[in-house]
Amino acid sequence: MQHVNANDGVSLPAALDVSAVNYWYGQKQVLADISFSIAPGRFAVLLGLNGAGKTTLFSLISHLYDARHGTVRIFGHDVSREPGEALRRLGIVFQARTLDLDLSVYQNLSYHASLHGIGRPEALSRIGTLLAQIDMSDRLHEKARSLSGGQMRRIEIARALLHRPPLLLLDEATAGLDIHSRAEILAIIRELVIAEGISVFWATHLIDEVEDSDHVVILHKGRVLADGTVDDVVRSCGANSIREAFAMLSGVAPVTVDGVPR
Ligand SMILES: Nc1ncnc2c1ncn2[C@@H]1O[C@H](COP(=O)(O)OP(=O)(O)OP(=O)(O)O)[C@@H](O)[C@H]1O
Repeated sequence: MQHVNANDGVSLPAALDVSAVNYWYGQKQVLADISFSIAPGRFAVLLGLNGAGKTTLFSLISHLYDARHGTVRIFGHDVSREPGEALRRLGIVFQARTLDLDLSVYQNLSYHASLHGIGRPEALSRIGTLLAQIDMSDRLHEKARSLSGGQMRRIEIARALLHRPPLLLLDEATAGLDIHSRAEILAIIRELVIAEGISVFWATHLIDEVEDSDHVVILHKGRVLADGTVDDVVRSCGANSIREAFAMLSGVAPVTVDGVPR
C-alpha cells in the first residue's frame, strides 16, 4: 500500500505492509490471512491477548521465519526476496532480554554497531546521542548486570536504533516492568516517533498502552479483527471506548470497579 505525503503529494511506500500472511506450526494454523499496513511516522499498536500470534507475526516480519504464504514488505522491500534491503530498515526489541550481562553498556552497543558495519567514530557519536535520548549517559561503562529491568530495556531500545532504522518493532517491551518503568519506556518511544520521525509497531496485551492518536491492529486467535485508528475501531464495534471494543472483540469482559470500566 502507498501513503501520500501531506507536504508534497508524493506517494511513499508503507513502513510495513503485511499481505495475506498465513503461518502454521506443524498442522496448527496460528496466523490466518493477515493483512494490514502501517503508514510512515505512525505509532501503531498490535493488540492481542497471550497466544494471539503477536510473536509469530514479529518473527515473520523480522525474517526469523520465512513467510511462504503471503508477503511482508518494509518500506516497499519484500522481506523474503530482498532481506538485506528490508532488514536494514528495521530495528527490533524482542520480548526476552538479550543484553550480554557481563559486558558494559558501551561494549554491548559497540559490538552491535560493528555488526551493522558502523565505524568506531560514528558508533561513538551515535551511542552518545542515543544514551542522552534515553537518559542513560552516565551508565556507559557499567556492566549490563548492574542495571534495572527498565534500564536494560532502554539500552535494548538504543541498540535497536543504532543503525537508524526507520521502522522499530517492540514485542511486549514493558513485560515484567513496574508501572513507573512501563510508563517511562512508552514515553521514550513516543518521543522518538516525534523526534526521529520513525514508525513504531508496538505489540502488547495491555489496553492502557493505547492512545487515541494510535493506529491499532487487533489480533485474536491468529486473525486480524480490527485495523484502523482508535476512532475507527471503536465506531465499527459500536463501543464507547477502545477498552470496550477490545473486550467485545476478544470476548473478555472489561475490568470494572463498582461498575465503572478501568
Ligand atoms: N514453536 C512453536 N511451536 C508450536 N506452537 C507454537 C510455537 N510458538 C508459538 N506457538 C503457538 O502459536 C500461537 C501463537 O503464539 P505467539 O507466541 O505467537 O502468541 P503471542 O500473541 O505472542 O503470545 P504471548 O504474548 O503469550 O507471547 C499460540 O497458540 C502458541 O501456543
